[in-house]
Order: sequence, then structure tokens, then C-alpha cells
Amino acid sequence: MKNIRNFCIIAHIDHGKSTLADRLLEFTKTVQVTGGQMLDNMDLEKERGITIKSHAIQMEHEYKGEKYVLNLIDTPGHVDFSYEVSRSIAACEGALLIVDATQGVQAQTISNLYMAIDHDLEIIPIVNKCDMDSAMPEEVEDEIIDLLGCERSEIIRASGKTGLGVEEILSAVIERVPHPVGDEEAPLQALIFDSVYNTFRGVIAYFKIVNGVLRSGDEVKFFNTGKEYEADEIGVLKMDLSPRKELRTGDVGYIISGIKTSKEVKVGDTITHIDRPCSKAISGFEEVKPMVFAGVYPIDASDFEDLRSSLEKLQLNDASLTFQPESSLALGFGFRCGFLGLLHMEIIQERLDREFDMDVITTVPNVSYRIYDKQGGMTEVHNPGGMPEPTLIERIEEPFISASIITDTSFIGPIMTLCLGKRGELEKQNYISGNRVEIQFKMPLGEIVIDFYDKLKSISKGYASFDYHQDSYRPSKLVKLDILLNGESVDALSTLTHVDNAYDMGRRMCEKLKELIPRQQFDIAIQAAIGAKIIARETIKAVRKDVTAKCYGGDISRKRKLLEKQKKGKKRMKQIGNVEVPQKAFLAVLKLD
Ligand SMILES: Nc1nc2c(ncn2[C@@H]2O[C@H](COP(=O)(O)OP(=O)(O)OP(=O)(O)O)[C@@H](O)[C@H]2O)c(=O)[nH]1
Repeated sequence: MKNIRNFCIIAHIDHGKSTLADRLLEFTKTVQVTGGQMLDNMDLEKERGITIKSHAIQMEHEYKGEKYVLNLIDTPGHVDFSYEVSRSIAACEGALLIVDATQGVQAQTISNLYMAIDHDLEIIPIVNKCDMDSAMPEEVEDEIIDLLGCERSEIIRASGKTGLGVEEILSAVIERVPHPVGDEEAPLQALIFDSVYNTFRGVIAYFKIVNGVLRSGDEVKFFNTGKEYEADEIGVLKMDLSPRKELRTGDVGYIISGIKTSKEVKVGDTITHIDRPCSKAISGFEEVKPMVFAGVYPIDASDFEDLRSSLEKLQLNDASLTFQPESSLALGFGFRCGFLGLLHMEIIQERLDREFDMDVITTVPNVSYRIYDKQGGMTEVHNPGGMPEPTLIERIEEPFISASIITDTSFIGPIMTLCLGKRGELEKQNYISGNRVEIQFKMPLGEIVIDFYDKLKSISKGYASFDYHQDSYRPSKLVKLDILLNGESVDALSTLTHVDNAYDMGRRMCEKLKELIPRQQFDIAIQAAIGAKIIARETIKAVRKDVTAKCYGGDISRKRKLLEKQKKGKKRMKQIGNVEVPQKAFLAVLKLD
């Protein structure tokens, strides 16, 4: 135990966590240098440059004549995965806090830091990307000193690009991070901080042993799920899985025990022995619940079963995805999927497209609403279309978040306007340094899932970082806004909105849909309604569109090609009554100016 160090890296997105982690792995010869990044292995992760799934890796390092085992536990960098971050942090005794020398402290730097401080982790502050011309290490150090109350000498200047500071970081991990403590004689308690799905081996759960000893072949129980398994294989995580006979208190490792789906393994659960169980689970276990919902519909109705099996496959390795069949008058049969957040939703959409080649239409995302009826009963509704009659509703509650935005003082005005327009309530403002400020708001999550990030980015010219966590459910005056095309209500276009915004939103939805729905051979009336009351209207005038008009005369093959092309273009269209509606119209509400 004395020579083990368990640590993680916390950083705001793009501050260089993966790059610096690679340098550590290279320096300790855990991997051979190849130039690329090693920790992110899904294609998608590489493209996005975001570590989606946390991983762990063991390095060996000799320091002052002694050998040490350094377990680096990688944490996902996005708010959607903050529960996973919290469990990874709980498995560590120390954290490298990386701050980009060109950008300074950002929203996630702070939120992750607070999590690490809550778990009593030793923090090693690092100013990264010091090689860049625009680096301002002094200023960023000042910010870190203000934030942590540390000495300037404790901050390490580094560069994942040139390798500056890498050796110093490894020494600091050994010198400053305490070794794990625990009781080897006590009943086994191992904290599951992550799991991955492997097609051949089933689910591989990653854990840290808090107390006791685990041997290969032991009969084990997962405390919170109550499921029992045999530890078929245990081991440590090098670049590959490296089997061991025994793992002891303080060790970080993996277990393979014939588990077939990710749903069975809950991050935050405790592994213990069946014959000598621990008396209680490691604290902090939570079931992650989806926060954001959207309908996912096959464009071609006959793909419904394929879509189901694709979602089932995705769920094998992503237990946080949920889905339930639903039907829409407009879109036919599909699924209401639940996601941890917006990024998670995008990832699933992309994976459906790339890995399963599914052509789908997704509806506008929404949150889950709690509907209290007049008898005092409560139902959670995940789809505005599924809302009961207004007369049956006593009140509606919606989830609120605590949001933190860090920005340059010059953007405070527009950001305040944006947040207040999204029904935000200002909580407080903290100055981080001379011209940078953290603004905290309470806001309805339902307003964030609709175009908030994009707006924040554009008004701050990219110089605002945003982070949030769930706060509470609160009563809100929400109404269902329906959209009618030629008199037919299109359920997939219904949204829930605050009563004060409903008229404005109805008007803007009609205007936007007028832009997005192509002109057809007859007039199309677009109306917005609350209940039976029409509150806005636009008309798309008829046009007679003849794509072949451009082909003068005889060239038949050219003509055929054009018609083929037009047919393909239609694929992303849905026929609603007699109106053809393109996919982007279903997301119109996200694009309102
Ligand atoms: N010049 C310079 N660029 C760097 C350095 N470290 C990282 N980068 C670049 O910064 C970008 C982000 O680096 P990553 O290592 O992917 O950042 P990350 O923090 O892991 O990103 P997320 O996983 O998205 O949170 C990449 O384009 C890197 O090439 C550095 O020390 N110097």
C-alpha cells in the first residue's frame, strides 16, 4: 500500500488532459511513443477530442531508488457524466488540476475541483500548454492561488506538447499524494468506478479496493444490486488487461465475471465477498437517471425493429441510455429515449448513424416533468405529447439546475440577458481575477436543452464556459404549445413552454417552420395553438416545382438522375397529412432566433 498512488486528472474540456496523460504514460514507458493519443479508443472520442468513458491505467515509476505503482484514473470531462467523475474521484487520493495557460480557470475546472476537495483529495495544480505563445502562466497561477490558497511554488508549469514538467509531475504525485489507507484484514469492500463492455468478455468492471483482499475465483456480491458472481478473472490495467491472482487494499483493478450487460453493473456499487460480506456499502452510490428525453423514429417505418435492436445493442455498453416504444401520429412508431444530457444524446444519435446505419428522425429534446393531478397523484411525463388534459392537472413541476458560467466581464451584460430570458434567477457573482467573473444562476433545465449552449457561445464569442448540476424540481406555469399543419396537429412538434413565453414562441415557431418547410403544390397553413386557441399563423404559398424543367429536351438519363436525386432528398422527409416535412423542421424550436 505504501508504494501505491491513485490519482486522477481534472480539467476543463480541451485543457490538455489526454495529451498530458499520454506524456506520463510515455515517460514511465507504459506505452511506446507513437505520436497519437492513447487513452481515448473510440473513434468518436478521437474526433470530438473528448474522453467519453473513463479508464484507468497503471504506471510504474522509480523514484529515489524505490519502485512505485501509479494508478491514473481518467475522468470524463463533460457535465453529462459528472456522476462518473465523482466515482472516479472517490477512488483516488490525489488529483492533478490542469489549467490551460492560455485560457485560465474555467467552469469545469471549478466544479471538478470542488468534487475533488469534497473527497479530500490532495490537489497538484498544473499550468499546462506553457509552450504556447499566448500562454499567460503568471496570470493563470494567480487565479489558481486565489482558488486554492496554495503557494506559487506548488504549481507546476507543464506542456503536454514538449513534455515540460512531466517528470516533476510524477515526483509530485509520489511526494504529495498520500498512499491509500485501508484495512487488509477487514471484509472486502471495492468501489466500482467504471465499467466497459467487451464483445468477447462481457462487462469488465473497474474498481479500487478500499478494504480487504480479492482473489481470483472468489465468490462475490455486488452490494447495491444484490447480484452474485464468481470472480473469473481479476487483474490490473496496463495497456491491456493484465491478470493477477490477488489484489489487495489500495489496488486498482478489473474484474470479469460473466456479466452480459452494462445494466447489471452500477458505477458506485460496492463489491464484497458472499461468505464474509462487509456490513455496509461504500457511501455515495446513486442510480443515474436520464435527464433529457427525445423521440427517435425510423424514417422508414419498416426499420422499427432494426432500430429497437440497435438501441438494445447500444444499451449493452451504455447503461445510462433508456428507451421505450412510443408512437406519434406524425412520425409513426419509434422510441422515447432518455439521455444523461445533450452531449450524451448527440453521441447516441451519431452512433446510431455510424455504427448501425440507421436513418432516424429525432424530435426536440425535453426534460421530465412531474404532473400532479387533482387527486394528489404524481406521474412523470417524458414527452410533451403525453401530457394529460389541462383540466386534470393540479400543477406541473420541472427540474431546475444550478448553473455556473465563467466569462470575461465584458460579456456579463448579454449573458445576464440570455439567462434571465431563459427564466434564470441570478444567485451570485464572484470575481476570479481582474476581468473574469463567475456568475451563478438557478435555471430550468428545460430551457438549457433548447439552444442555450449555442447562444451562450455566440454572444460570448466562445469565451464563456458553462457547467451545471441538478438542483430541485419546482412548480412552473407551463402550457403545451401545439403546431398545426393544414389544420392537423403535429404531435412531434408540440413543446411545453412557460405561459409568459408561449405567444412569442408560437409566433416564432410559425415563422421558422415557414422557412424550413419547402413550398409545395398547394398552400400550407402553419398554426400555433394552446388548447383550442390559435395564437399564431403563417402560410406557405403554393409553388409548382418541376425539377426536370432545367433539362432542355432529350437527355433522358440526365432527367432520370435528377428524379432519383429528388427521391433521395425526400428520404429525410416525413409525410404529415398531405404535407412533406423535412427532419430539420422537427428541430425548429432549437433554431429560433
Ligand atoms: N500547444 C499545446 N497544445 C496542447 C497541449 N496539450 C494539449 N494541446 C492541444 O490541445 C487540444 C486539447 O487537448 P486534449 O489533450 O485532447 O484535451 P483534453 O483536456 O483531454 O480534452 P477533453 O478530453 O475534451 O477534456 C489538442 O488539440 C491538443 O493537441 C500543450 O501542452 N501545448
